[in-house]
Amino acid sequence: MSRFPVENIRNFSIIAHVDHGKSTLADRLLELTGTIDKTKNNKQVLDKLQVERERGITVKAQTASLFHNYEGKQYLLNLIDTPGHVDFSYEVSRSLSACQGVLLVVDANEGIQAQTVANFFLAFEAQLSVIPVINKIDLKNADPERVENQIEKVFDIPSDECIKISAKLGTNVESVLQAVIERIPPPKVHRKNPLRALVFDSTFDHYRGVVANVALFDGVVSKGDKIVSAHTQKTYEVNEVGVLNPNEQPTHKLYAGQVGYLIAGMKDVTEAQIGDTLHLHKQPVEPLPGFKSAKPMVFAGIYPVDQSEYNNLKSAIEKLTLNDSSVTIHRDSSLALGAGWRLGFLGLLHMEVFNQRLEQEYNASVILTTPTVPYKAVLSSSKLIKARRAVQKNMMFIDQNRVMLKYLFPLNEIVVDFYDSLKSLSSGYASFDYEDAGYQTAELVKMDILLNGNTVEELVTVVHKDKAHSIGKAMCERLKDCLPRQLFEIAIQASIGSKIIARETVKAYRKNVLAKCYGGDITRKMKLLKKQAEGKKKLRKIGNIEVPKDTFIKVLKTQSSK
Ligand SMILES: Nc1nc2c(ncn2[C@@H]2O[C@H](COP(=O)(O)OP(=O)(O)OP(=O)(O)O)[C@@H](O)[C@H]2O)c(=O)[nH]1
Repeated sequence: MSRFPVENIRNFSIIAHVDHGKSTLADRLLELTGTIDKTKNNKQVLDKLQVERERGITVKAQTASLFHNYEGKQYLLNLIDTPGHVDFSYEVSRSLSACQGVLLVVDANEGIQAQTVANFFLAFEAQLSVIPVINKIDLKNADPERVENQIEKVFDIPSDECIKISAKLGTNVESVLQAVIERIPPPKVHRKNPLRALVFDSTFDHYRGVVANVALFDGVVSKGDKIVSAHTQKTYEVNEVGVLNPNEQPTHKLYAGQVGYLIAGMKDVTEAQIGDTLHLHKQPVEPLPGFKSAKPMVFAGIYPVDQSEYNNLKSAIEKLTLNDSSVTIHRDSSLALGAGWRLGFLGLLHMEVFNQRLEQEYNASVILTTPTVPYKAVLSSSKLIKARRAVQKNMMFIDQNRVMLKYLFPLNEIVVDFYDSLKSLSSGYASFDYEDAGYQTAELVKMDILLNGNTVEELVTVVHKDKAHSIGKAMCERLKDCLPRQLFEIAIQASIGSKIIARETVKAYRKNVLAKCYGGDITRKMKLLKKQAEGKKKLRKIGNIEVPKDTFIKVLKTQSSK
């Protein structure tokens, strides 16, 4: 790594609105620099998580070091691909702390969208160089000139600075590499100073413990060095350092200005805080500013399906929150569900992805309770907006066809399905982003859902007084559809205090798993009964009523669409 003096290093992120082509551009840059072989199968190579592959979205920022020869000099380009969806913007802001510049990718057909604006300002505030890249020029409806004008108008970047490419076909992607080298400054660092490394991300590896992603602001770190965490003051020996290329490649040393990974025998997830500064033993340094903690928007209770799984789930949640530090955790307990936690997420997609990662990466099965919110803001389409108690704050025309509207919304009106409704009402054209606008007074009531008179804690919700009736009715109807019929009649009721505002009834039914076994082999009967008993583990008992765990999520989803 000593081959790369600071002036031959460029650290940059790719930022954009969701689906504008960041990961595809990253693929082409990896191919062009020979980091990966050029094959037709390279599709979003940096999206390594199963959840990312299944959903086709990036949820985790990923780093890759590229080696590139330009005008006779060998350069080290550290690229960080970031997520585009608003729920993961915390990943973007952290990634930018390791960079001096960004590629701001804009779709040549869709033009500037909400997260384009939000991500631009993150980069602008961090005083990074911004290179606008207009992508998908191969599309039939592409209009790169219109997008250039938008970029000039909204971001004040001269249109001749835009690079027009097709990441899919690879058209003009070399100009992007050239611009990275010529327009992004090298990092301002000092190799002669004592080590100062920022932990900007970390993951937990079952065998090796914590793997920290570090950006070196000063000094050098080598395998075998004794380092100290400024946060915990604990000392460790460095077992491995290296670069991500895009997979881990040990290098023995990392120098100031470089970005890579470091393993130092941290076995406990509390030891490697994202935002921590690492320095050499007996050479303390002023810690780097670290990161503002993320502000959760949606809170939900999380409980093991079976209390005997509590400790396993605890360890799974700790390891996953190490990798996703925007989730906040507080211990919680419920009479009905036992011991668990109250987690804070940045949005509902974030909550779903976290739940899916727990299941896929840690084999954990959980009950998630109804999400609840504090309060929050932004965007368009008047009918939709009036129905959601919004107040307009600002309006700006981006060009003849596009307008940016700012609204103040109660957060609980937008958190679940506002995005979907907005997309369908605007035929996919509108996009939105939000930021916290603080708490405000409102006429809210607590609504209970009862099954044969027993409150279902997971479904207790705070709703606006004017919407209580319609939401209560919808939840009762949905519960009726989701609840399996049981041996007795079930009354489903919504109530505010002692006042019942909606009711549905599920008729009695008897399920006999042995019905088809006429006499015969006892082992077969035992097998069926055992299977039934296992199925019941996934059920939650309220009074004597058995409720499948996904019922809560199904019911909750309708709740907000009313
Ligand atoms: N026609 C065309 N399609 C493209 C181009 N670049 C990307 N796409 C397609 O656009 C879609 C989104 O691309 P991604 O690279 O996953 O976008 P992204 O910005 O990384 O998405 P997120 O990480 O989820 O925000 C994929 O279906 C790509 O194949 C392009 O230059 N032309």
